[in-house]
Amino acid sequence: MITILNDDFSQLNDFLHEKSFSKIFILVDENTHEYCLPTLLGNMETDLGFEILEIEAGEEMKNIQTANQLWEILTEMQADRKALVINLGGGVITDMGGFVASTYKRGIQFINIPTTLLSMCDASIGGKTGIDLMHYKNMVGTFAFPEQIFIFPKFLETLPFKELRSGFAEMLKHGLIADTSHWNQLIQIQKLEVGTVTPHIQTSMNIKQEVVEKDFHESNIRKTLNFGHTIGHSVESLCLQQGNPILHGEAVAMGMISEAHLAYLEGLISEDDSKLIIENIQRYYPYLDISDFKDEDITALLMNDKKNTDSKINFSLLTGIGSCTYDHQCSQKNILEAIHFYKKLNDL
Ligand SMILES: NC(=O)c1ccc[n+]([C@@H]2O[C@H](COP(=O)([O-])OP(=O)(O)OC[C@H]3O[C@@H](n4cnc5c(N)ncnc54)[C@H](O)[C@@H]3O)[C@@H](O)[C@H]2O)c1
Ligand SMILES: O=C(O)C(=O)C[C@@H](O)[C@H](O)[C@H](O)COP(=O)(O)O
Ligand SMILES: [Zn+2]
Repeated sequence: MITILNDDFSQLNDFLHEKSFSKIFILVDENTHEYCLPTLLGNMETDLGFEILEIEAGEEMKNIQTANQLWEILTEMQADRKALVINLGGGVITDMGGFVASTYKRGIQFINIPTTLLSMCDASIGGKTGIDLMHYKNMVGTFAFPEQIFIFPKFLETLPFKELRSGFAEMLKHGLIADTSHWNQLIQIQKLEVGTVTPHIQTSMNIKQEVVEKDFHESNIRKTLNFGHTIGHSVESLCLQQGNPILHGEAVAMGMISEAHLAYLEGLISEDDSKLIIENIQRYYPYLDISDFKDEDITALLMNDKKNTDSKINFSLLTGIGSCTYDHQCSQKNILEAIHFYKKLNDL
């Protein structure tokens, strides 16, 4: 269940009173510790004891070493099966905290309080938890629903612009795969800022939630939420491997451009639609220089995509603006052409 908190955290406090938790563990990173934790603690009313668990910020922390440290701390602090983990942060915190909670003592309860646009509209919803393995994205994880999701949009006021723009990519994705009018409304936005994106958060969340309700374990329609992620995750992983990480939404924006062109090459959308999609994404996202990335390095990563079956790459591709298919296998020639198309975009 998702609850939007306005100025008052009473629904969170009611939740904490109604359930008989033994103790609370609040997971933060250094930034959400500074910018979001004071608001949470100032509004949280509970007799339960709590501990703060802090990790460094960034995707590089979403790994087994951090998970191990958190499992050890929970053990040292004698967290029992009635303990509650509160994930206060962006997608790194909700993915990592959800993974740690859903595996510790075979699973303790957790709630998500997302603090980035990306985690409000996407990562905190749907119960995909996980960590990266080597540089491969989200390779180890669980499907585990948070008990509750509490959204406090005012947290966005301290979010850096690049992070806001990163989250906006997933909102555009939601419009493109499922809701033409959401896409049309989003592309009306001239200047990305908290005031212009906040009115669209609820619609974007609803799109994600509706898809997840139909297919929690990603057997079918949930794969559409991975549009832009097949190529996007490969590029994100390569950047991570090179010690030069990019933001998830930046990778998704790049991936959506490349995969929109791929959908055109595969005859799924018209050239006009693919151009319209690409031009609009380019309005918000600067060109990502992948000219040094070798085709074979990108395609090697594609071969490990989680959607693959029988050594075949299964793409989730648009069939129009507002509709998406999945398990679509493309010719190798078109895959390479879609990657080259992106590489050459800067020359046009
Ligand atoms: N599970 C899912 O369904 C799902 C969906 C989309 C993305 N993801 C994952 O989410 C991650 C990306 O999430 P993200 O973009 O939120 O990144 P993030 O968690 O790294 O947060 C981005 C940055 O903003 C800072 N920050 C967070 N809230 C802030 C605030 N209110 N004010 C100031 N600074 C703040 C963080 O400390 C961090 O530096 C990726 O690992 C991605 O794979 C998961
Ligand atoms: O919730 C989903 O399903 C998604 O695909 C949402 C994506 O935005 C998100 O990045 C997700 O983590 C990608 O899934 P993965 O299974 O490829 O890691
Ligand atoms: Zn994503």
